[in-house]
Amino acid sequence: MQRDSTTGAAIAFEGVGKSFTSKGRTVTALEGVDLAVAPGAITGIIGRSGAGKSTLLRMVNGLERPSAGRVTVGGRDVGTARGATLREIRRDVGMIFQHFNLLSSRTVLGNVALPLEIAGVPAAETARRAKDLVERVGLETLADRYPAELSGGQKQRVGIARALATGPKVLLSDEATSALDPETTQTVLRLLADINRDLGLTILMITHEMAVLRDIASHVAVIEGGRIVEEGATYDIFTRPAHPTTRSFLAGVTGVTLPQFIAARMQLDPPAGPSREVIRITFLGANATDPLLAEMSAALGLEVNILAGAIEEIGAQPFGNLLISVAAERGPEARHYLDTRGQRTEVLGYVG
Ligand SMILES: Nc1ncnc2c1ncn2[C@@H]1O[C@H](COP(=O)(O)OP(=O)(O)OP(=O)(O)O)[C@@H](O)[C@H]1O
Repeated sequence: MQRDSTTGAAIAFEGVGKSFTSKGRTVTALEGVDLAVAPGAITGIIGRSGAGKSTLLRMVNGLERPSAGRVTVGGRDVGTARGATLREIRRDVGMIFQHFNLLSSRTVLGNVALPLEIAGVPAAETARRAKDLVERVGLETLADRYPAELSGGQKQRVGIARALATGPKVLLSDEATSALDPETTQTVLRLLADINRDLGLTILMITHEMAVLRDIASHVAVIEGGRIVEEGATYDIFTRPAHPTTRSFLAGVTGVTLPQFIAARMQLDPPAGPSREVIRITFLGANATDPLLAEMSAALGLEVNILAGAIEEIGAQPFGNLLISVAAERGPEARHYLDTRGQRTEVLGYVG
């Protein structure tokens, strides 16, 4: 797609701010947001409720206009676009929603055909394209059903087909899998990944679930209080989160939990008397730790207890989480050893 002349991005936010004033009260929804969405990539924005995700997304198709800064799609300024220019930008930007937003009075085929009818595409071509899109999302046997006769996952497939009807270059996803069960979420995410790959579509998605981004996004931005607090490649964000908000989003998603008998006894400060320091090691590459722990044990003359561990994948890249304990007074030495060999360590607490 056409790229922004300054950043090379499919979508660019440059110093974007947005405030709302109602009943004499001003709410700042976004402040100083800079973000470049790479063409053909899947970029995820994660944040808690009220962080500003929807406001950010709605600026891309001109549903909101920035109070400060600039939002461009394919190099075109959305905030100042009007009339035909805005309509042209909107044709390039499809959107899918958490609650699907289908017309209950229209069949699957009728819902998918709607944007084409509105755009004045001739009836025969509309029928052909709608049928192709319904097949593309695997709903050919359900084309004549009404939304009330579909499952959530099937409804979202209709939403995706409808969003693709005008041949957009960008797809916006507003919590598209939040209303779906985990298994259906996976099938919808796979469909989005296929579409991204096959059509070279740029996808910008907002979510409050880190697992969704792990499974599909190549790039992640974390938003809090209207500001982007951290962004980067998904693998880096998952393996080296820098901001506390990112870490708290990751807490339930990555890695491993402590065995209950240890978690119950854990405290944040070392107790009086002998105790053990519990350390989380995030390691990159599936085979990285075994020799390293053995080497550390030999080099430092240190007894290492392995408490829990798991290896996960982001894209095709493995990374692991390992929970170990060492004698508390040897903790700093052990962490220094691991840190200097490129592993990320974090003290979780102490067990007396
Ligand atoms: N039209 C509006 N008028 C006034 N305040 C608004 C308006 N739209 C959003 N806000 C406020 O802006 C802030 C950001 O809202 P936004 O909907 O973008 O957050 P969000 O991260 O999408 O939240 P959620 O996950 O709950 O949808 C909130 O404080 C919200 O109350």
